[in-house]
Amino acid sequence: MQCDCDYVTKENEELEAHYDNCRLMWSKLHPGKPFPKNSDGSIQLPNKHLQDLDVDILYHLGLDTHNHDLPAMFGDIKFVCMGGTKHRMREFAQYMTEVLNLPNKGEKLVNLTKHSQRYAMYKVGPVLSVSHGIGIPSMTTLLQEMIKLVSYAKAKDPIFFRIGTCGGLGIPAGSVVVSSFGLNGNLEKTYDLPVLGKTRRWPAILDTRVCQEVHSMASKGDDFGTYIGGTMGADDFYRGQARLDGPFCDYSESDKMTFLKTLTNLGVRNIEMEASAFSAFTREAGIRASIVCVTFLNRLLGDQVTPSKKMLTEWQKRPMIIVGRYIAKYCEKK
Ligand SMILES: O=P(O)(O)O[C@@H]1C[C@H](O)[C@@H](CO)O1
Ligand SMILES: O=c1cc[nH]c(=O)[nH]1
Repeated sequence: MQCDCDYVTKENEELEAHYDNCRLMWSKLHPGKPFPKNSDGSIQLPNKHLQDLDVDILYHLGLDTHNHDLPAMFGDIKFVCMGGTKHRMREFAQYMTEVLNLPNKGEKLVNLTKHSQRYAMYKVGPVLSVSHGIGIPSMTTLLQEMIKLVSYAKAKDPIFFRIGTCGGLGIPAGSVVVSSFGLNGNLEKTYDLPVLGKTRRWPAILDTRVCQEVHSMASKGDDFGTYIGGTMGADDFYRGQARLDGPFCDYSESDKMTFLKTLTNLGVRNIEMEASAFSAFTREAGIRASIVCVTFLNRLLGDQVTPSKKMLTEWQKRPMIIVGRYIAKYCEKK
């Protein structure tokens, strides 16, 4: 069986015999290097089984490759921006129509996934803004369909963002954190998933250059700080994030503080619920990606999210401002 990603097979014969494990092998041979794309910059999907499908149904998006002309609908996408809530992602789409001065500025936006009634997705110019719900399983379901979507659409070199909220470690509430790596709840820089009864692990690596470029979008005039740091993607909001205020808790405040300080010493600046998987899956797909979150509290000072709704709504705009500047700068250059 031939692997269709030419230059991998040319480099190492062993890989030809391992089409199924091609990406795994690539990551072992070239740690930290993303898997290659097609020569036109579109995403190569490594799953050979997809070739046997007449139609691929992107079930949670309510789209498919037969009834929808995906290249016509999404071929011009450059940025896929994901975040937890439908409201935030509609607001981000609206904000980007203004930032990019798009013709549909001020118009009511259409939710492109309304048939699935699961997530919400808006397209504004080169930006797709889509909600992913809470936690890794909800996010990865959406993320994998988004990866297939941009591949089928033949979108060129898309960059994926997660625009989120989080708890901060040792920085003021309302700060923005651009993630430099993902970490799981066991303090490992991997995303772990049971597959066929065995736990598999993928490195939770993010593109360093995009991280630095996004961080450089912070301005001295901002009324908030923007930091770079590692991000723990916890599988739970309460015990999984060392909180003392869930319905269950059998550890002490001092255990909690020891854990949070260990995280801080590992270079972790914030805790949310998606970073490890988001980093790992975008990397596996060879997609440049960045995670930009606003902190709702300093976890070294407490567990409850106490700021007013008005304040939290205002703070949620901060990652949008940073990512909006990055996208605007990119579009300006083109
Ligand atoms: O993007 P969001 O605000 O959903 O990110 C964090 C992580 C969880 O999804 C959620 C927990 O409140 O917020
Ligand atoms: O502490 C927090 C705040 C927001 N989201 C999280 O996952 N954790």
